[in-house]
Amino acid sequence: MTARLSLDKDKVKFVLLEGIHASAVEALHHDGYGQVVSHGKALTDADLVEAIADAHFVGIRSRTQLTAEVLAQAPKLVGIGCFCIGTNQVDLLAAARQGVPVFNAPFSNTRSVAELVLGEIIMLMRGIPEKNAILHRGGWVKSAANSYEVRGKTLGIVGYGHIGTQIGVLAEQLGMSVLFYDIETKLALGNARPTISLEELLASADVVSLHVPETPATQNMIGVDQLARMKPGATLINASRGTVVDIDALVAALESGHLHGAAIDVFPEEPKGNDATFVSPLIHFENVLLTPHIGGSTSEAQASIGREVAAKLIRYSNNGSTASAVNFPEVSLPEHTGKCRLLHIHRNVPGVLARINERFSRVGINIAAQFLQTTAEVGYVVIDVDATASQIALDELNAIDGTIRCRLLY
Ligand SMILES: NC(=O)C1=CN([C@@H]2O[C@H](COP(=O)(O)OP(=O)(O)OC[C@H]3O[C@@H](n4cnc5c(N)ncnc54)[C@H](O)[C@@H]3O)[C@@H](O)[C@H]2O)C=CC1
Ligand SMILES: O=C(O)CCC(=O)C(=O)O
Repeated sequence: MTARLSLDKDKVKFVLLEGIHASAVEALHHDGYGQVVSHGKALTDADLVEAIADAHFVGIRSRTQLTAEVLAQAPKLVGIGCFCIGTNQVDLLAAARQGVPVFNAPFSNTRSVAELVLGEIIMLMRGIPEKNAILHRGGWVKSAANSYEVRGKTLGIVGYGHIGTQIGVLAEQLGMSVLFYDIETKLALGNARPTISLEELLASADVVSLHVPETPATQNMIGVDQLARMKPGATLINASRGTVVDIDALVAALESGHLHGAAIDVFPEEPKGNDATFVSPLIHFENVLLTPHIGGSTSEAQASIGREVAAKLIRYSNNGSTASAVNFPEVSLPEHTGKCRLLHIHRNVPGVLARINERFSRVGINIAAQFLQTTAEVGYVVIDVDATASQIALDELNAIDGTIRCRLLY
């Protein structure tokens, strides 16, 4: 049997925002998807709504806010790709309720962030940001004051996940002792040691590096009290999310000289594109390394993320697999089996599967294969049937109470 897609590939529209790497476009084109619209920067408000109004797939990075309100105005949306690690910029529950799985690249830029942080630790401990600024002004201060080796110092990692563990391993190669704090029990790599509490870590570390996701619990996780607990002369690094650090509190800790320096890559408010102005009270401190949210911005990481997330969107579009979706029941499906495939996304209320099977049995549809997964909110059932039965099966599925979306794939 020839594969019959319910929607021709050249009618499927992908909208990619925020300068997503060309590797994603290449992968989509290579798979036969002709309609790929790319924008160089993040869009907001009416521009965003207009850009994605007729999109089947949307690709974003960290700056595009896909709120419930925005998503509700994208009725054709089938899937979302976050071409990054963080997915806090998407209302994941609203997307799931709309029947839209969200995919990301959970570790394609991990190494890039780890390398940046490692470099920053050395630069800050040596006081390089201030020395660099002095020379740029034509000055010359050759001094060992406030300049330290990292060897023998203690690095405290808050959030010991993919990035935190990589940094811990690399830092030990430089002779640092590594402490970490995480809300989950984690396997300690090398000689790293967990602390009982965040407070214990803050009081013991010479450098504190933050690698937690944006969640309600990490909002202003580092504020006045936490900064006060850090050792006098310690250094803070934040390459996680801007909301994790209370910037006013950080400014006060820098002004008082309590902190030796800081490196900040992420901010509570970030400019939407490269032509926008950056505003922050931190620009006045020469002992603060400021970077424009480029922890994961290396050629290697971006090319790899482009390929990885595009592959996940293509797989979902082509065969219905939701493996590694961050908000959706995960189903890993065999490739085309010569049958017709129907995707049924429904509210997870009791009895949906029974009703499907009862209806199919009543009209005499033989189910060749059936896959079901659920989350608390959403159920996802994939059914393979004979080609002759596909239209009746689609009608029966659409008639079931609780159906969010039903798609005949091929
Ligand atoms: N600056 C940049 O360009 C980039 C920033 N990121 C940010 O870094 C974050 C971390 O990335 P990964 O290490 O890949 O994530 P991950 O999910 O592998 O690790 C996060 C760790 O934080 C822990 N955690 C969560 N809430 C916590 C809390 N309240 N207190 C202590 N620990 C907590 C988790 O248990 C987990 O072990 C991402 O969520 C993203 O926001 C990621 C990539 C690039
Ligand atoms: O590169 C980006 O746009 C975002 C990187 C990031 O913060 C992430 O991967 O979570």
